Amino acid sequence: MERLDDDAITARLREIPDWHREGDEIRRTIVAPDFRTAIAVVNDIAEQAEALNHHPDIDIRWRKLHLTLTTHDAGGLTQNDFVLALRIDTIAADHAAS
Ligand SMILES: C[C@H](O)[C@H](O)[C@H]1CNC2=NC(N)=NC(=O)C2=N1
Repeated sequence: MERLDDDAITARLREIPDWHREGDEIRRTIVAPDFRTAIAVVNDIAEQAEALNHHPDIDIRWRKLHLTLTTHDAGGLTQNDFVLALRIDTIAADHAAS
């Protein structure tokens, strides 16, 4: 999987406004109504991560999830990061998490 250049990254970020770029990573926070829902979100993310063979870093803090995406094998951002980011946004919406 090829690393994306800055223009491609900027263009793709417009599709996922809840995410922001930090160097070779994109990040977002999800706030769930409660801890159990946060864990349900994590489990749903795990399912999609396995399906894509692409895995986020997840920092679980009570009902806040801090998510980081990058493509370790490519040493930067690739299309896989944006595919998974979109699926994560859908999962957050499904759980009425913001
Ligand atoms: C061997 C396996 O395909 C790789 O290690 C996969 C697994 N999940 C991954 N997840 C992420 N975020 N980046 C990778 O480069 C990656 N590579």
